[in-house]
Amino acid sequence: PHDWGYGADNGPDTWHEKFPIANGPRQSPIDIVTGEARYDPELRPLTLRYDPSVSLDIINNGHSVQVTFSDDKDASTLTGGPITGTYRLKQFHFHWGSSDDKGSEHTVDGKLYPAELHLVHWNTTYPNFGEAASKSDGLAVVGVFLEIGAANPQLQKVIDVLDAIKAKATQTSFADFDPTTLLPNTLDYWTYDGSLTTPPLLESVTWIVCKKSISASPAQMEKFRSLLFSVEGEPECQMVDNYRPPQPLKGREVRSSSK
Ligand SMILES: COc1ccc2c(ccc[n+]2C(=O)c2ccc(S(N)(=O)=O)cc2)c1
Ligand SMILES: [Zn+2]
Repeated sequence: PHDWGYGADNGPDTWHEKFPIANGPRQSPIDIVTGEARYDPELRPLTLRYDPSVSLDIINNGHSVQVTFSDDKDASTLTGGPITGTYRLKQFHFHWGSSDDKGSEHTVDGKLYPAELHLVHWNTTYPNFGEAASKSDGLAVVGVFLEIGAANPQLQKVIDVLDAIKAKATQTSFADFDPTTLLPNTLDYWTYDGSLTTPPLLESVTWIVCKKSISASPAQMEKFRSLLFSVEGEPECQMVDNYRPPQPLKGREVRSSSK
C-alpha cells in the first residue's frame, strides 16, 4: 500500500489522511520555548538503569535505524522524572537531516539540531508495548539532541554496523550495547504530554527532552545519511530528513526540571 514516509507525496503533511489524530490536541514534536517552560520543583531526577545484556539487534526499518531490546523483564528501565512507576526500554532510534542545519524533531527556541535520539519506553502497568502504546500514560520517550562537534566514540559503535543495514528491512545482531553511553552527562530536561512523531501518531507519550546534547562529528553524520529508505534492488533513496516538523502546542504546558 501507499505507505507513509517523508517524501513529497507521503510525508508529514499527508499523514492526517490515514491518521486523523495528526491534527489532535497533543501531537509531537513541538518547539520548546525555553522562556515559557515552567520550572517544577516537584519533578524528580531521571533514573535510567540500562542493562547492555538485553540489547538484541539493529534494524533499518525503512524510516530510521533502530536498536531493539528484549523487554520481557525489568532489565532496562526508566523511573523518576515526570513519570510514576516503571517504564521499560523497548528501542532507540534516530532522526536526522540531509545537512547539519536540520534533522531534529523537537526544536529549542526555533533552533533545529542535526539529529535527535529517541529512547522509547513503555509503562509496565500494561502487559506489553502494543497495549501501552494506546494509553495516555503508556509511553515515555527520552529525546537527546546531537550537535556537530568531536567524534562520539559511543555513537561510533552504532555507526560501525550501518554498512550492514544500508537498505530497508535489513538487520544485524547488536549485543551488549549500553545506551547509557549515549546520554549527556547531566540529565536536566523539559517534559510535556505528546504523541508518537510517526504514524500511528498515538497520543500516549510523556516526552522527556534533555537540555544537554551529545556530539557527533560531520563524518559520523554522513554515515547516517548513507542509509537508504529503499529496499535492495530498488532505485536508491537516501534516508535523510526523516523528521516531523513541530506541531501546534494547543495550550499544553512545558515543564522544566531545572531553573
Ligand atoms: C500500535 O501500533 C504501532 C505502535 C507503535 C509504532 C507502530 C509503527 C511504527 C512505530 N511505532 C512506534 O512504536 C514508535 C513510533 C514513533 C516513535 S517516536 N519517534 O519516538 O515518537 C516511537 C515509537 C505501530
Ligand atoms: Zn523518534
